[in-house]
Amino acid sequence: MSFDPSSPQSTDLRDTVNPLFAQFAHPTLRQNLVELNALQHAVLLDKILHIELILPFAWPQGFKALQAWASPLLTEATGATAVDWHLDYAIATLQRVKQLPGCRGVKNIIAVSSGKGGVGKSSTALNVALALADQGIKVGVLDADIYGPSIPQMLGTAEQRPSSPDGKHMAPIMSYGLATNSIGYLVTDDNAMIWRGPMASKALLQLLNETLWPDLDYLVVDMPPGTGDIQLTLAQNIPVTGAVVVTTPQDVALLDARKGVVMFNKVDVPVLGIVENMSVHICQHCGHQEAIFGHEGAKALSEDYAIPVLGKVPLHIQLREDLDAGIPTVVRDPTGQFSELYREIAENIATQLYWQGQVIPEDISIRTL
Ligand SMILES: Nc1ncnc2c1ncn2[C@@H]1O[C@H](COP(=O)(O)OP(=O)(O)OP(=O)(O)O)[C@@H](O)[C@H]1O
Repeated sequence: MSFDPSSPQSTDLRDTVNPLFAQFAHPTLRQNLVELNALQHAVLLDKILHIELILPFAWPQGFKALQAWASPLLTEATGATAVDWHLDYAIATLQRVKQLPGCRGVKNIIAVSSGKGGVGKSSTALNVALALADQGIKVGVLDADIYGPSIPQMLGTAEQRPSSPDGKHMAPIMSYGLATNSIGYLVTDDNAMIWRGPMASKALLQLLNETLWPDLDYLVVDMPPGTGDIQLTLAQNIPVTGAVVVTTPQDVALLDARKGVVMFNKVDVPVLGIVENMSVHICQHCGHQEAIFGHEGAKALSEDYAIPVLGKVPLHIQLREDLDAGIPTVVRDPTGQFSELYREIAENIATQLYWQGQVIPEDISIRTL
């Protein structure tokens, strides 16, 4: 906080600000900011209006929209010369599938899956996780993609190995503010590819439960692609809060994405929505856009199952090059257009998660190992 709300020179203006905030509408809000009890302080001090908000979900783009809309109205209503904005998060813990007990230290688990391999599931999971972490939110990534654990490569941490401080558990590998663990750190040859279903599921659940996650608001799990036994076992046994399905607009990918949605529905995991990756190709030279994998595929899927499209990411060489270099785009170019896109997707995921779920008190939500 950059001001002292108890200073005798300051004036509490919450009664002026809240009625204005009640009028602010945004696609991510199902309750308004007053109903969310968001405003903590509205203090006028030396002609500066200091606003402090607290929200239970990541809200970077909504906050930007609020500032643009409200700043001129607030200066006019309060006589302030400028508004000093602060947004803090107290991320809510939400009910998990089948009311499973949570994983120690982890508030919410988001499973990122795809019916088909190679559609950009890992790149989406990672850039979304980084976009959340960029907000000061505590985020982890578990790379459970047994068929192609690519997260270590994408983070430039492929040579590292998790240490074990107590000989039983693993310390996560920290990278760009994320706590990460990956099957790729542990299995360095192609053996994992031929693990049978039960073996693979057991290894992945162990990886989740035996990592010493620091306190996390969100743990993003990069699931193995497909809708077979491994995926079904994981979906049933990981205390997931919600799932995101990544697809390209191509018919074959959509068909598999559909199977993914059906699978999650079957095991009662809420599907938060679909991310359409490689939606259009953007030429790096002239900016020309071409829908090489087809048009509006995710939209049809979203309409059929009444789930939102959380965002569309174009196919662009920069995204691939950044991942190959181990510096994902959200880190390399945080103010660029692709980072904006990932922030928007991250916000859509976080808000969907909140609105579809039921908040649970934290003390009963955490299981000790
Ligand atoms: N929008 C994009 N633009 C350009 N390249 C992309 C994009 N999305 C993903 N890629 C690239 O495509 C390749 C596959 O992406 P990624 O590994 O994320 O897919 P996946 O669905 O997780 O694959 P797998 O099923 O093998 O785990 C990677 O080289 C990645 O850098």
